[in-house]
Amino acid sequence: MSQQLAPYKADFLRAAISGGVLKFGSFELKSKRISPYFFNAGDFYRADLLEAIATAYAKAIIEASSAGVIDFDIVFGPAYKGIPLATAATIRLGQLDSSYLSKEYSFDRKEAKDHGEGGNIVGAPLKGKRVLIVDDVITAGTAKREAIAKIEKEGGVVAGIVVALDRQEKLPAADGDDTKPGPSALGELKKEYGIPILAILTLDDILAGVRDLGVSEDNIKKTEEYREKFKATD
Ligand SMILES: O=P(O)(O)OC[C@H]1O[C@H](OP(=O)(O)OP(=O)(O)O)[C@H](O)[C@@H]1O
Ligand SMILES: O=C(O)c1cc(=O)[nH]c(=O)[nH]1
Repeated sequence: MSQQLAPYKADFLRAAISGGVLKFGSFELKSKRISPYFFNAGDFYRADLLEAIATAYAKAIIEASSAGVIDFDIVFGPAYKGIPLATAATIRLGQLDSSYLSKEYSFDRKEAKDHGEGGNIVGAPLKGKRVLIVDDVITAGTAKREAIAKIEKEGGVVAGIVVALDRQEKLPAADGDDTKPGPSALGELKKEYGIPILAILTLDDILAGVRDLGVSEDNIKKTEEYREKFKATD
């Protein structure tokens, strides 16, 4: 296990590997890139695994709040995989520190509901509130831009983003030529919106730690080659 990782991050990486959340093979991403590894947060479906990821988010959020990096009222989980993550993280925040018991949660629907309460936000109303987005992975930042637009449309103020994994990839090139160097999706979002973005783990953390956790040399090599091809310049 990598020596530099904070204990809660190392625990989280161990849970992701033992729970089969971090997979190796061939996966098409939202960005259309073909990746030899995939972090499927939908696989944190057992109580102990859900607790592990909720704990990691809550500790990252408490650490950043204590350092004055983030300040928020509502934890927001983008549909779909962000929903259980944000909900579980909100519960865990209150369990770990009672000063977080007044924090609220909210999430969006991918399609607006046209009956009952209607609309496309479920949970705490966002108007005038500082909203912290909790999501699984950042690759190209597309889903985060969509979530920011929805929150702002509801009158919320985005206070920051926390993801479980930063894949440290460059933005897809506008002309489709992915061979050119480019800035990171995370860095560009930070600059564009002036918000803090935290990641519990990065691809570098994973590659530094997985050898000790039984991942094969072949899978490590393919993932290192992918990192080389798509890594951001910053
Ligand atoms: O860096 P990004 O461009 O945001 O891409 C990564 C996102 O894409 C996927 O979500 P998706 O929109 O497919 O929704 P899901 O939660 O329903 O899987 C994934 O869960 C990440 O959140
Ligand atoms: O970029 C994506 O679509 C993506 C990557 C990943 O590792 N996990 C995931 O759920 N989505």
